[in-house]
Amino acid sequence: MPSHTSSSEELTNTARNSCGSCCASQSSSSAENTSTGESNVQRLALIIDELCCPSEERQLRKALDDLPGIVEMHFQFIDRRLEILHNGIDTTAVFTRIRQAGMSPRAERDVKEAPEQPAFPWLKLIIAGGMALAAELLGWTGQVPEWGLAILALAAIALVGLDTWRKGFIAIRQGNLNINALMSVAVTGALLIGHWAEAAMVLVLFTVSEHIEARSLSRARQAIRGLLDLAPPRARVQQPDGEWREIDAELVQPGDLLRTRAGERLALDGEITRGYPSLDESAITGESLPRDKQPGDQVHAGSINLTGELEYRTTRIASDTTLARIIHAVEQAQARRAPTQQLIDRFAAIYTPAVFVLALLTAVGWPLLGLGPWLDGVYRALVLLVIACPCALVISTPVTIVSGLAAAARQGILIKGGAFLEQAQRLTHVVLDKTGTLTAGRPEVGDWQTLGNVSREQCASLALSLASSSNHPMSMAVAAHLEGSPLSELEQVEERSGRGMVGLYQQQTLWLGNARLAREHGIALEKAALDSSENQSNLWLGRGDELLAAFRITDALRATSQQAIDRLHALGLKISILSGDTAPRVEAIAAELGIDEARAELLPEDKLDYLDRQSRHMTTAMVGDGINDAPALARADLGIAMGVAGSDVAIETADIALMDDDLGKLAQLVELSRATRRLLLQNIGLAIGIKVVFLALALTGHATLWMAVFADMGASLLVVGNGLRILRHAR
Ligand SMILES: Nc1ncnc2c1ncn2[C@@H]1O[C@H](COP(=O)(O)OP(=O)(O)OP(=O)(O)O)[C@@H](O)[C@H]1O
Ligand SMILES: [Zn+2]
Repeated sequence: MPSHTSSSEELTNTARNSCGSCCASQSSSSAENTSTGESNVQRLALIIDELCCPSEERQLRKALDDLPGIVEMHFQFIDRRLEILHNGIDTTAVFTRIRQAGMSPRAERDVKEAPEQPAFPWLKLIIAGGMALAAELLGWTGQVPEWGLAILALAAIALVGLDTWRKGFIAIRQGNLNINALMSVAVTGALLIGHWAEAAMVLVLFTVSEHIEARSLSRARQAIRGLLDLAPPRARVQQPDGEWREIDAELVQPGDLLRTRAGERLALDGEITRGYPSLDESAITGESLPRDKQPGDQVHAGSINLTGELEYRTTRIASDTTLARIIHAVEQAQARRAPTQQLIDRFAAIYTPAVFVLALLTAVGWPLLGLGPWLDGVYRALVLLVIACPCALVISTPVTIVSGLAAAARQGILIKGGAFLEQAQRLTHVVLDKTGTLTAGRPEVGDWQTLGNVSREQCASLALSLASSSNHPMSMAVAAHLEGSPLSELEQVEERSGRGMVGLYQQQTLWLGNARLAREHGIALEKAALDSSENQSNLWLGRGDELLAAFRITDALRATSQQAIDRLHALGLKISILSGDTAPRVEAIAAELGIDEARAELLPEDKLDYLDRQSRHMTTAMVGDGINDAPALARADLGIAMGVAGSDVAIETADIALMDDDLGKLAQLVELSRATRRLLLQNIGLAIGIKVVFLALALTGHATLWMAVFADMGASLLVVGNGLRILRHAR
């Protein structure tokens, strides 16, 4: 096995093993899993090759439901993976029950070590296929007695079909109409009415196409695994004796010093201690232009060091890197079904029994209604049975959506569930936060002046004392500018959200904030010397109702904002800007960028009200940095955080996270979501279309059994291949 594969698997393992606690808390927050406690939930991951449709899911749920200790079960059809969250179960019992249901479970651990799929018995299939074909041809010549044909066909079936047959009858016994069940009934029926050759042919074709389908699915799987190959499994770490040695990335502790040569990928997240490298961070951000870094800068696992040697100090363990979180989130996303998928699953649950009943009616009704001999009716019924399998339809949706999620992740867009990918396509309105979203979010004090009769030195000291107890970017800008001034003794310093800072100084109220805060202290700023103008924001320092100083604060627009807005407009979206800042500044930005609507001087709760009103008649996305505006992101139909690489909170709270702060990714997201939508509809159309055609052909007696098998599997392959096309959207 090539080393990069094993590395990726190690990474998956660590990502999975280490996330026990975070998954438990994550699932407990989602509506469907309210019962999950935070306490020691364990996970058992199984690979079950037969797991392909919701019908198997139902079968397994029935088989396992009453086992004590199970908290919940997640089914991932593409991975053929069943994940059981539990607080202590009898693993042997799980295996036995799954086997009794006719399926073959393997622990995920074991699968990782063994090759993905057992070697395929091509030789057997070719021989069986030859015998089936021979039976068919000899049947035409009419030279061979019936029993000769029967022997050929039965031998072929014995060679390749017994497994399907066995599984089929186990499923039927449990009242489960899965594809094996349908095929087994169809083949048995064909044998009973003497269609020997066809019965054999159906089983041979079915086995071949099952195999091809499995291969296409494993391509979809690979697309996601491909993400994992991005962090090397080993890292060069400085030992206590000063030596450098390569060790497993998993063993590296935060605080260790790592060295990476030119051309190598970084194994962990950390902070540069030596070197001025140029890094390709595309694994994280999807942005392939190299970034220049310097000591003190953050670096991420998966980035490629393009120049010179680089040393960095790790800040996280391997399973906790941004890359590991991305991968984990994509895996989790698969388990949450998109609405379309749920709809299809529900449809499939009705479709199969309905066609089954139609087949029964045809078999019985045909001769009764005098439409033809009864054998004719039975044959048509058997063809219907084959058509009753909804596999193509059922598999097409998850393949398309997972491909979409993987394509997005490769572009640095982390989508936390298929539902959000679908939602993005419905967007009509994008609401942007100003600070940190449209602007760079690093405000600076341009200049400042005193307005009252308090000395400049004292004003500086008072402003610094207020500003330094806040994390708000505006306050931090003031604090940075005034650094070095002596601090004054303040009491009861507190932050007023959407306004600024307030404290007590020598029994008088001292405040530093925006015009709203000034107004609340009885100051009409119209008359003030320093008016807020278009290109800057102002912060005011006051004592009681006396204005002491004004700070002019600038926060440059991001270079990428204009282009991003234009692209969003080209996609037909309405764009609004929400801000707590003053109207002139916000309106100037809106005018400059061509934004449709500007809302200024909003308090945090005003922003929430605004979003509530919007989502009544539009599908609204709120875009912010994910830290200061987490409540707004949660309130919008779609909460999008940007620039989140390295910020766990933001990755966790948003529905969609953009790894870097390029707003252009918004347009990319909407385009990808629309493309996914188109493919989904195409696939559903294809799958249903083929079924309808064959339903008609079967009823009118134009379809043979093996044609139906061909069509069924052809449809599956077509939709899987079609779904995978979305991956081309990623580089
Ligand atoms: N701690 C603070 N220190 C100084 N000024 C503050 C503080 N908190 C709020 N303000 C003032 O209130 C305004 C609105 O603040 P708020 O935090 O609601 O919005 P924001 O996130 O800074 O800006 P935007 O809404 O444009 O993204 C700021 O522009 C600033 O003038
Ligand atoms: Zn199926």
